[in-house]
Amino acid sequence: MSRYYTFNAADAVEYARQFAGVKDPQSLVTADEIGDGNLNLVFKIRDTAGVSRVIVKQALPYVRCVGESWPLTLDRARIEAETLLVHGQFCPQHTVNILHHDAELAVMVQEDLSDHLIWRSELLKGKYYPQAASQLGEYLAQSLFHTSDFYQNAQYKKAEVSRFINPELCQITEDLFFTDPYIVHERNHFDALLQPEVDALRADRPLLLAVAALKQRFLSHAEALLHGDIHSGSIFVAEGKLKAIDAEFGFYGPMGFDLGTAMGNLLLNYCGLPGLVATREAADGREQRLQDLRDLWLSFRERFLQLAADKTQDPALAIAGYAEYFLQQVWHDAVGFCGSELIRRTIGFAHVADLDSIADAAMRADCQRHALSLGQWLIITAPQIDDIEALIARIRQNG
Ligand SMILES: Nc1ncnc2c1ncn2[C@@H]1O[C@H](COP(=O)(O)OP(=O)(O)O)[C@@H](O)[C@H]1O
Ligand SMILES: CSC[C@H]1O[C@H](OP(=O)(O)O)[C@H](O)[C@@H]1O
Repeated sequence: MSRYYTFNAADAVEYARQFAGVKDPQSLVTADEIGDGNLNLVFKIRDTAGVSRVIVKQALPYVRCVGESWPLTLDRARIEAETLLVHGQFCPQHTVNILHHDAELAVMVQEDLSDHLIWRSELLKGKYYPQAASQLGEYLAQSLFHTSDFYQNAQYKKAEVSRFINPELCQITEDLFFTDPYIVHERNHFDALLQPEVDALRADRPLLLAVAALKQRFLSHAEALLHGDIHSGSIFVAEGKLKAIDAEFGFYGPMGFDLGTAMGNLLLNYCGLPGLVATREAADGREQRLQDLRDLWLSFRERFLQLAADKTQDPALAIAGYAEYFLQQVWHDAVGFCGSELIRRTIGFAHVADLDSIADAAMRADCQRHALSLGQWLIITAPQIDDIEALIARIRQNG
């Protein structure tokens, strides 16, 4: 018999008193449910002075934004907590701290990041965090290198692959990224203005073949313990600081998926900026997003290569030049996955405010068309885009 029950605010306070590890537990008195993601409950626990002190996050046995008609495994809370604990071991400065978790109750207590802001909200306002993209590259390099075959003992890694088998959440990604947008499916939604572009996309055979190859890589390349959903809404920023949260889609997959998801969200903002802020600000913002893209990839690549030179354990993988060769494949994967993020966030199930919050319908449709055409182009030409400067040059040409 499971001990699981869905928490209310009082349960969340009581849980935090027992397990947050604060020195004055009785001073924790109220909880506000602040969840705005698609899946879970998130309680902010406050003390008698009204100061928010810790976060209690609990999975529901279904997808929150849909309801009980879409049941979903509670094991996602264990996967989230354990992924963040592993990533926190290798990159504590950029990973939210997990203070406690309980797999049966599908609950965890997290460090409260209320002194940070969600990166997507800041990008929507045109606020620039010049260090954020490099810090994200650092987080991805540390977490992906240290969970890969470069660093982990082969038998240990296989046990870890098994610990992080996450079939239900992976299936969501498999469907929402690589299948639904390319067929008629009830989960998709988009403005009727986009129907001609959507029809053309679904009839584009080279695109569908390239998407099939991306899906196959997602399904079968257990390269490292991914975050699995590292979009700008899963990242907290403050001046000079960055922390990743929300790793319930974690599993051993292709490294390029995490990089591509992060790059895709920078480009979704790039596409939306003309509809979000004034013309001059949009031009500056776009330059900043391209710089973010460059910083993200270059900081990831540089740190990964340094870690590979200093810490590769496997004697065959340590041969000079192999890490560079491997990263070239990661790069091509990342460009393709980036394109699939652009498309699925524009016409699939889960959209983003960078496009959908644009008030003017014609402008919104223009920005969405841009995201679709850029996504299509990235997926098809990924194998020919050799480096970050070539990518940036082509994005500029694309408008
Ligand atoms: N550690 C935290 N500190 C402060 N606020 C948080 C924290 N974790 C989540 N939140 C808030 O809760 C929201 C939803 O959290 P998230 O983990 O994205 O939920 P979901 O798993 O449902 O997507 C975030 O957008 C953020 O506003
Ligand atoms: C049915 S889950 C849809 C979508 O939601 C997740 O994002 P988040 O919970 O962080 O908002 C993830 O991107 C899934 O693809």
